[in-house]
Amino acid sequence: MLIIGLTGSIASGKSTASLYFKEKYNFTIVDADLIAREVVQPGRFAYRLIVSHFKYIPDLLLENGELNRPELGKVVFKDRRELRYLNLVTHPFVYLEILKKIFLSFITFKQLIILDVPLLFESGFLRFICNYSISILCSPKIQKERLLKRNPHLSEADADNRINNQLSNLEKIKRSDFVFDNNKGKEYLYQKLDDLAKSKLNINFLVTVFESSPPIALSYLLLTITKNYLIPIKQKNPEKILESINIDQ
Ligand SMILES: CC(C)(COP(=O)(O)OP(=O)(O)OC[C@H]1O[C@@H](n2cnc3c(N)ncnc32)[C@H](O)[C@@H]1O)[C@@H](O)C(=O)NCCC(=O)NCCS
Ligand SMILES: Nc1ncnc2c1ncn2[C@@H]1O[C@H](COP(=O)(O)OP(=O)(O)OP(=O)(O)O)[C@@H](O)[C@H]1O
Repeated sequence: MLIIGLTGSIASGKSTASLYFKEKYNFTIVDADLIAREVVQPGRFAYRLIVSHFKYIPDLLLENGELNRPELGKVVFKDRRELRYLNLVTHPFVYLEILKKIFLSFITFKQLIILDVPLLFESGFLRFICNYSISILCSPKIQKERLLKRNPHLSEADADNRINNQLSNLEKIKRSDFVFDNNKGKEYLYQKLDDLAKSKLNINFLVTVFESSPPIALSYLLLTITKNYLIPIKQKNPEKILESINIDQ
């Protein structure tokens, strides 16, 4: 089973890319943002920790008891200590759920899964198990425009706070096997995704069955982890790629 890590900065186009992969190629998508919403539903352990810690936020809860995510977001993205706390109480549950989904895909002979994880490179271990990592990026100007259009409740300062709390595009480029420029229209992105799917993500079912034998799968996984650990920087000229992404369109 191939494990592909798909990442990028906020509103850079990860969901757009993973939806395309799902609809066109029927790839299994593990969406970390979706899982992060599930683990903070009322009654869950992380929910209780969040409610007791952030009770000073006036509109922390909606009428139905769920977290008021935009309000919580406004607070944590402008206070790194509070963001660290939120990460601390949510990430173990998010990553456990991702691992469960990977295991489930493996035992059901899935040929390929895409991990759509915004914090793939910040998270530590997940990036090591990916056969390939892909970053979808766009220029800061387009990124902010798309973010404000998609989330109109955010002020410009809120948008900047969200953007500034993530690993820079340059660091993402360095760690990615493939970088996709998403400054142009969606059709342009889809074309690039098609090229990748045809050249690198085209797996034979018989190979999947062969690799699903536990000793072979384990050896393959260890090899992948070792390779990613020994060669964390994947791009020879990241500055040049960044420059081409940052050119105003
Ligand atoms: C702060 C919260 C409540 C804001 O919710 P909201 O619905 O407004 O945003 P949403 O969850 O859809 O996230 C949108 C984007 O924000 C960015 N983002 C989210 N969490 C983080 C974080 N902890 N650090 C940096 N960027 C983040 C990502 O690019 C993500 O795709 C929410 O993002 C959250 O609970 N974050 C902590 C859990 C987390 O790290 N999730 C990311 C996947 S592991
Ligand atoms: N090439 C494109 N042209 C125009 N609009 C785009 C393009 N790619 C994405 N968008 C739009 O930009 C917004 C952000 O895209 P998307 O939700 O895919 O980003 P994301 O990286 O998944 O965001 P997040 O980090 O918040 O999860 C969406 O409204 C999407 O429709």
